[in-house]
This record gives sequence, C-alpha cells and structure tokens, in this order.
Amino acid sequence: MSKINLSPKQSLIVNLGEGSYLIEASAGSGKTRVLTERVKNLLEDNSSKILAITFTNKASEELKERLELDKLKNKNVFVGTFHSFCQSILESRFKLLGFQKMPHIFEDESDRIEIVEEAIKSVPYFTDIYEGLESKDKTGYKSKVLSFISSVKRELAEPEDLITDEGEEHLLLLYNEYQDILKSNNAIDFDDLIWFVYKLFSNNEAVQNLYSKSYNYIFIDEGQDLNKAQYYLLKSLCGDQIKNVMIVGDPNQSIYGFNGSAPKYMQKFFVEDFNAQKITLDENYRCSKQVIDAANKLMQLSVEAVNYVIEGHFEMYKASGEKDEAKYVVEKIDYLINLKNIKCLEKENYKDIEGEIDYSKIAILGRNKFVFKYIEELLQEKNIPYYFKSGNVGVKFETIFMKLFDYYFRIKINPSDKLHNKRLKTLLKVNNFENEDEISKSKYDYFQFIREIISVLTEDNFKKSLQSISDFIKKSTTFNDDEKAQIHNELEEVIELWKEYSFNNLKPTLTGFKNTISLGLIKRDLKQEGICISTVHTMKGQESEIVFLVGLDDGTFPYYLAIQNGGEELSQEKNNLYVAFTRAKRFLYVSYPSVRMMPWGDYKSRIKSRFLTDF
Ligand SMILES: Nc1ncnc2c1ncn2[C@@H]1O[C@H](COP(=O)(O)OP(=O)(O)OP(=O)(O)O)[C@@H](O)[C@H]1O
Repeated sequence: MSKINLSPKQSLIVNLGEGSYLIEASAGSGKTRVLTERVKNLLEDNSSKILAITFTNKASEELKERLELDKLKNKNVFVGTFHSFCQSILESRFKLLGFQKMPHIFEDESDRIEIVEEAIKSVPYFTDIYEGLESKDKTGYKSKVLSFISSVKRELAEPEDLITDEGEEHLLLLYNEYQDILKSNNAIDFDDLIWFVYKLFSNNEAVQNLYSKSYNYIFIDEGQDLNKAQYYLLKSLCGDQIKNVMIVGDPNQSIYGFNGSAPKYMQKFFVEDFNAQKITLDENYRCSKQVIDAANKLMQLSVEAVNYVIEGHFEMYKASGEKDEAKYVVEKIDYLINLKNIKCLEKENYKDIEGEIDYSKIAILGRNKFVFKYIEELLQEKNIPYYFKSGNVGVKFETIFMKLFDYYFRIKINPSDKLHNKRLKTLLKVNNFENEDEISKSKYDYFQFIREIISVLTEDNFKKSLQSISDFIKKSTTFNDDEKAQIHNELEEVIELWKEYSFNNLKPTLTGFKNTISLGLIKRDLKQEGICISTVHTMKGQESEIVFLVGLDDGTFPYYLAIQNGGEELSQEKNNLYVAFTRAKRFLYVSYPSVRMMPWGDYKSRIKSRFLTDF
C-alpha cells in the first residue's frame, strides 16, 4: 500500500486512539485523505470491522479505490452511501418491515409525481379542486405535497406534527395515500430507504444488535450534509456498542439545507451524544495561494496556505452580456490551451502546471445549468470537446425500444408495479399488453419480441438474451441507422452494467440488479472527454486544475429565491460559492454578465453577486 506524506496535524488524526472524533476542517484540507489513511491503518489489524459512509456514489468509489480494497486481506469493511448501506440491509430484512418481496426503488422524480397525482385522484374532493387549478399551480401543488412527504421521512416526524398552517390537513390524507400506493406497487422511494432501516433498528433489538456487532469503527465523510434521519440512523446503529465514530466535515460547505441537512447534527448532536472530541484542521493542500486568498476573503476565514502551496491565478471579469461572457471563457480556454506546457502565466514565478494543459484539466461551473447556454453554443461552434457531469442518478433510456424494455422488465420482476404497467399501456396505446392481437395493432409491434425475450429472462441467460436483442435490432428494417445505433448503445450500457453487477455479487438477482441501477451504484463510465461542465452541487468533493465560474450576477448566484427568503437559505448560497471557489487547484476565473436575457425575451441589467462586493 502506498504511503503519502501527511502533515503533522493530519498524521495526528490518522493515528488517534479509540474514541469518537469530529474533524472539522476547511475545504481542501485533506479530510477525505485523512479518513482514508486512518481506515487503511485500521484495516491492517484483522479485528477491525469498518463502516465508511459517504454522501455520493462518486465519493465512495474514490474511497474504495484509494483503499485498494481488492488488495486487502481484511475484508471487514463496507464502503458506501447511506442509501446503499440501507439497501443492503433491506435486502435481507424486508419481511420484518411487512414486505412480502424485496421492494423496488422508484428512483425517478417522475415516478413520485405520478404517485402523488394518483393519490390526489383517489379522493374525489381533491380531484375537483386540483382539476380546477392552472397547470403552473398544479405543478406547485404537487411539489408541496412531495416536499411534505419527504420532510416527514427526513425529520422522522409524525405527519401531524408537520402541519403548521390551518387548512393543510389534506396533506395528511395525501401522505397516507402516497404510502399506500407505493406499498401496493411493492415499491419504496429514496427517503424510505433510510426511514425503514431506522425503524427496523429502533423496533427490533435483535437486528440492531446484530448490525452494531458487525462494526467497531464508523466513519462519515461530509458530515455537514447529515440530516435528522441519517443522524438518528447512525445513533440507533451504534446503540451502546459502537464507540469509535469519526465524522469529518466542513460547516462552511453545508449546501443541502433544502434537503433537511444541517451542520448541527455533527457539531452539536454528535459531539454531545458521543462525547466526541473536536479537532480542527485549517490547512489547504488543494488550492493555489491565489485561490486560497480568494476563498478566505469570501468567507472571512484564515485558512493557512501551507508551506509548499502552489502558485496560481485568480481573476474576475465583468462581461457586457451573456454572449460576451461566453466569449471571454472560450477565448481564455484557447489562450490556456495554446500556452501548453507553461512555465509562466503573466508572472515569471508561476510554476509549471502539472503536465500539459489540456481540456480535461478545465471545468466550467455554475449555480444552475441555464448559465451554460451561450458557452455551450460557442464550444460547439469551435469544436471544443465538453461533457456535462451527472449526479447520483440511475440510467435513463431515450429510445422507445429501450423504454418498452425497461417498463416490461420492471413489471416482470415486480408484478405489483402498477405504475410502470400503466406507463407501458399508455406508451403502447393498448389495454392489455399480453394480448397478441392488440400488440400487433400497436405502433410498436416489436414489443412482441421484447415480451418474448423478457418472459424467459433469468440471471443465467441475461447477457445472452440481451445480445439476441442486439442481433434483432441489427437485422430489423423498422429502424433507421441512427435509431439502431442509439438502441445498440443503450443495450450495450445495460450489458456492461450487468457484467459489473454480476461480477461484484455472489448471488446476482434481477431485482438486486434493478435496485442497484436505481441507486446509481453501478454506472458505465461513459467516455467523458474534454471540458467538464457542472453545477456546483454536482462538483462537490471534487477538484479541477482550472475552474471557470460563470453567471455570478446577483439573482443567479445567489439565486433570487434565496435572496427573497434570506437567513439560512442565503448563507447556504454563500457556502455554495465557497465550494465552487475551492474546487480550483490552480487557476480560478470568475465572471458575470451585466445584462441577462430573461426567459420571456426582454433584457435585464444585472449587478455582480452580493458575495463579491469586496472583490
Ligand atoms: N498531506 C498532503 N500532501 C499533499 N497533498 C495532499 C495532502 N493532503 C491532501 N492532499 C491533496 O489535497 C487535495 C484535497 O484533499 P481532500 O480531497 O482529501 O480534501 P477535502 O478536505 O476532503 O476537500 P473538500 O472538502 O474541499 O472536498 C487532494 O488533491 C489531496 O490529494
């Protein structure tokens, strides 16, 4: 195992004795690195049983890689997200929670929306009110119901307790309907995963005991992102048995308040409940001096620029408009790429950037995805390669063929899934998709072929069956070449995912495969070449040599609603900007347009983000 040079403060943390610790540290201070090294050390002792929880699949993949799990003799370690940890428990304990079969995860927001619509329609009184609403208000109403349902689960609350305004009692009824519909589909949503396992631990001492005996060390990365359900899940898992818990986090990077996350769970609750010792790590190993200075100025911090800190560059640009901002970014990119292996950038003493500057070392970040419109157009015009970074999502199919495949596959492995059953009928425009006569009249008569293949699909013939679909597509005269290529790519993706899933699971099952995809736990590494374009939320925990941070006009960053609501919401926007700044290792270019085109076509003048007034 390769050893790295840790700073004295870092190595102190890595070598701490038994007990619970809160490592509160700033961005780029090596929190994840310290956590990894400590886990590595502990694993050298065969009696260590470790649970390491991260917040994103990407972070757990990175942790697994850094731990070189495949080379370890001691395999008593589970690295994953809260959701994957809970899924693994649910897979063997679902009966204790009242399910006859392992429930399926309805991962897509559109699934949740459809269930809410069904819940509304199940009560004639609501249906009348709902149907009378304008389309925009219907969307708003559904979001309100969904957010209420999520809050109940994330806050571990009784639904009644969350009714604050008079006249909101209808939410209780819709909550119950929503849960009943999910259950009748033998399905759960993301929030349920944590909620059910928390309930399992709280109500079943024997199971709680079994799991708390399975680990003697627990680690949580990005602890500022804990919400109530996650924190209490941790607490109930530990019970009286697990005393060695380390949480690493940075309160200034708390940006998921809208999901119920808050730094108080690590800073206050954890410290009190676990009698945890707090250790601060105020160094930065990621960023150049200029980036650290800018981040310190933004947050009024005094993070140390450690001795060997690299040189870099910070620059801010006021563009005349969005097109000018795009031009600025793309011209700068051209300039940097042409410098190639730079020895200096404007100043003589800038060191060489590690290796040659190429597109893969550049990221363009923004508060939301709408700020990239003109930049994307210009990148396309100039043939500059780029890709959009995707978050924690499962696989989405675009072709009708694969949508039909997906729906029917879900129904086959979960016959209770009425939601996708309905979607399948709607897509096929039939009443009964098992009726051959109806299918042959359907526009998509190739569904008959999909049905035959899926009817006999098993874990043993999965790959072969999918390959036979591929052959069918190749020979088919129904599709043009572009459609064939697209279906082929989507099929290949499923085959690759299956290969990975069945390689990693001793007893692969079709249900396990589907749920693993839903959680985004397996994902084919699509070729991501060129410049990375991402929202700040998706880029959290990651870094890039050169960062362009665009759309820093007030109203866009901070977002206008946060300005209206103020308070915690606005301070989370500032944290988000801090996260954005500290993703840059070397060069950080910040820009904003003085004029922005509104969606309805007129132009509005903009001023620089309120967070940048001192810059
Ligand atoms: N002692 C060290 N020597 C050299 N590089 C280090 C050291 N510690 C950390 N790094 C590097 O600094 C960068 C930041 O480390 P890491 O991702 O662990 O920080 P973090 O505190 O988790 O960051 P953030 O919270 O901002 O995502 C990484 O590139 C890491 O390899």
